Amino acid sequence: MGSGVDKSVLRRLPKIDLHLHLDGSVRPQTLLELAEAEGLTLPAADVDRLLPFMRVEGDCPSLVDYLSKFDLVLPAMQTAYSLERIAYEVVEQAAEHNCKYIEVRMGARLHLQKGLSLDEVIESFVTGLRRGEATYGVKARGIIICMRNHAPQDNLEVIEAAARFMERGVVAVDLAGPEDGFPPELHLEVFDLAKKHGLPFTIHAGEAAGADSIYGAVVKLGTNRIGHGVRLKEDRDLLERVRAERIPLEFCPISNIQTKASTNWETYPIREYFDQGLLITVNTDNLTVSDTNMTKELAVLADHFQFTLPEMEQIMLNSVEAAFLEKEEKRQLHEEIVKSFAELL
Ligand SMILES: O=c1[nH]cnc2c1ncn2[C@H]1C[C@H](O)[C@@H](CO)O1
Ligand SMILES: [Zn+2]
Repeated sequence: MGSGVDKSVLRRLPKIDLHLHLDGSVRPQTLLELAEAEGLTLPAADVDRLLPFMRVEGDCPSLVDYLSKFDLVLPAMQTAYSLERIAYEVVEQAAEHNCKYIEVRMGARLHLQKGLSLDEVIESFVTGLRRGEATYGVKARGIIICMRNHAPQDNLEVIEAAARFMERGVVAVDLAGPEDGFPPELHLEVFDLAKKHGLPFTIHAGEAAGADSIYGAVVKLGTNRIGHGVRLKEDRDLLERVRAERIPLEFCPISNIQTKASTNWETYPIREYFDQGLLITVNTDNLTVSDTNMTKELAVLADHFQFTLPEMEQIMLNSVEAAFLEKEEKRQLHEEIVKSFAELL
């Protein structure tokens, strides 16, 4: 199978990654150095032996199992230095795949273990993104995550902190973490507060739970975008609403198979949704945990779903439409994507 796309061109295509977790994208070498400097114990002392602990290897039974991979890196992400550095290096990794724009997300409350305040955590994160943008020319913005297994009261504080950074690199908020047993409605008040602040949001839904979770995110919370949304076809009326309202779906193909949002490529609905006119975007989720990058994600589109280069361009233009950017910034990004594709095709 294949779409006849010349693979060597994929790396050079201009790209946008809208769904990219900071803690899932830590370089193994960086983790080794941070652990050494901070006296933390790791299960291995070199990159090759550490990697299997940082990424999903082979079969991963579920999202919960996938999420257990984050336990290893979080102890090394508790200082201003580590957060700034890891954010910078995520931009660096995006530049290696010719990303023009990325939205990096992080769960601010996961980084309070050594005494940083929420504001210090977010400040370090956006400082790293800004330094990465200045060095590599990849426009980089931040999304602050509320965890669905945290108390709504705690998430209200996250929204307040995110709102204080709206002019300093934070463009939106999110809800992530274990989906089963934690429906979006638990955090209704949290996202009402985001609306009051004029902060747009995206909600992880339809990954480990079914269409009910997407219904909660879209109808009850009024989400601007859906993180994954793979299982949307379980509710045809909802799918039609998502299509009509042009609510973007942040697909992350390699991660979606690993977490069992779909059991295999044959049942993965990306081609079906794209052809039905849903606003599909393609993203990485977690560079290290999923062992991926934007070039690999596009290769999946070519190999398993026969996406052509013009269709990949459409996917990137969908991401421009979905981006949490101002109108004029989107216009410029759109122009840049069209121009770069024209030069390569
Ligand atoms: O794909 C995901 N679904 C739900 N939650 C996720 C996913 N990838 C990462 N997370 C969680 C685990 C991280 O610690 C947290 C913040 O990035 O977000
Ligand atoms: Zn995610």
